Amino acid sequence: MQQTADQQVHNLIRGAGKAKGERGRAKMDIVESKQISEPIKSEAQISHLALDIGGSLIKLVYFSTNSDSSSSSSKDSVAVSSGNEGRPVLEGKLHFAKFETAKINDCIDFIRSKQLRLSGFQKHGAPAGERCTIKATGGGAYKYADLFKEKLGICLDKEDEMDCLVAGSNFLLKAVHTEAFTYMDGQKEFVQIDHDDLYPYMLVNIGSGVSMIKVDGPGKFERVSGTNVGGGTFWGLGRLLTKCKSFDELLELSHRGNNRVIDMLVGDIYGGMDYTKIGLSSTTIASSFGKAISDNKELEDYKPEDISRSLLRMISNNIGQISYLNALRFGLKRIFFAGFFIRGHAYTMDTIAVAVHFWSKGEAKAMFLKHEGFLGALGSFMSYEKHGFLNLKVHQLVQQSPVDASRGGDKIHDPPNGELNENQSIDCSICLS
Ligand SMILES: Nc1ncnc2c1ncn2[C@@H]1O[C@H](COP(=O)(O)OP(=O)(O)OP(=O)(O)O)[C@@H](O)[C@H]1O
Ligand SMILES: CC(C)(CO)[C@@H](O)C(=O)NCCC(=O)O
Repeated sequence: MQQTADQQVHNLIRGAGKAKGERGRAKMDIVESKQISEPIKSEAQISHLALDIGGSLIKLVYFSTNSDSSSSSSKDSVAVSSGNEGRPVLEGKLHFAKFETAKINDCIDFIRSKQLRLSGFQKHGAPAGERCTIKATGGGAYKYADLFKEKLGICLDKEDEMDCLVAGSNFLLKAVHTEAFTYMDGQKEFVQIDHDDLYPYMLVNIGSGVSMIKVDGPGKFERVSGTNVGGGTFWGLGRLLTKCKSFDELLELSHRGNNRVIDMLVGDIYGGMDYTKIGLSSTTIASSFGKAISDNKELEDYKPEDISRSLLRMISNNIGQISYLNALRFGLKRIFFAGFFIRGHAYTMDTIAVAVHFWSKGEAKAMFLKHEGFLGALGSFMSYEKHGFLNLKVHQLVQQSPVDASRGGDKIHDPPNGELNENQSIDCSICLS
């Protein structure tokens, strides 16, 4: 039976369509990310929640309509673009949120309070208790499957973590024209991505641990390396050494620290001189934390600020170096760094970029992503499309004109104090077909 546009919209939003083929298919038009921390209006309707449950953090992505967009009769909200054949378009946003995995109950309460559990899809023919299904990736999709079932009555439909990271990265690089940027000497510069010249590239996802993935095309990739010295190491060691109560506090401390108090520099070994013959200046770190062996000091004698800075430098530098060496193995010149370890933090990005620049002698480039920690969750969201529940099609292409990097909303941000649910929403529209 032919559905009215309103019925189709309702079904999409409530996840109440019947079987895969009968469901209204949708196409998404990313227009650009501008809003940060925009509250969802109460009348807005939410659909298609997807999760990435990692070792440290749970990431959520979901779509909400603008309050007036669910009516096909609203001229303002129903955009009919070429190829849509007059079908209704839902104007809305992709929202992003995150929670500490250790506080998974806060995430469950959030999903419950926003009625997000109704926003996945329903498995036709499944027993009543297993019908409500949400896409999820990350190790926690396995570990916490029973908890989600028990507390929310939802099944987690598991998607592979690496598939999702790559899908999320490809999507962002193509859809959001201010997504990728370089950061060097305090200068942020957006990188225009040529869609015809995106592949191959190296994706380095710095979460609790680090994955290094050579990406050759949509769905074509290989995880070529990884390291267990990642974001979890920084936060874990940092917490023990400084007694910080939150990740952001530890990061904040590093702003004020001086790593030379603890790190052993080339100059400390060479009596203040450079070791020019092998290209090392006196200020190069010869050994992270190396001064602590000879200072005859205890932990309490060091400032937490200095410890945090040395630790951040050690880990960022190491990741930058390993990433470059792997890029070199495959002749890759572009390395995109993502994951929540980065946190848009200037010193972290600077250290990684300097390491890549130094080891590659300026040949390779470190780039960073605005939606750094949400790649997996976005990939999980996009898998609704893969399974025929949502047909996402991006038709905002890269702007040809250079983007003004000095725009207010794009400045490198200091981490918001302990705020875990900040949104970096993306304006978009979903159109039914
Ligand atoms: N508020 C926070 N709480 C805890 N860690 C944070 C926070 N903000 C940033 N981080 C950093 O981000 C890292 C987690 O990043 P991310 O969410 O990308 O990975 P993950 O999915 O949890 O890990 P994995 O993929 O290895 O399972 C933490 O280990 C920590 O270094
Ligand atoms: C185990 C995963 C993939 C979980 O996200 C991640 O934490 C990771 O890539 N760790 C590094 C493991 C290694 O390659 O040594």
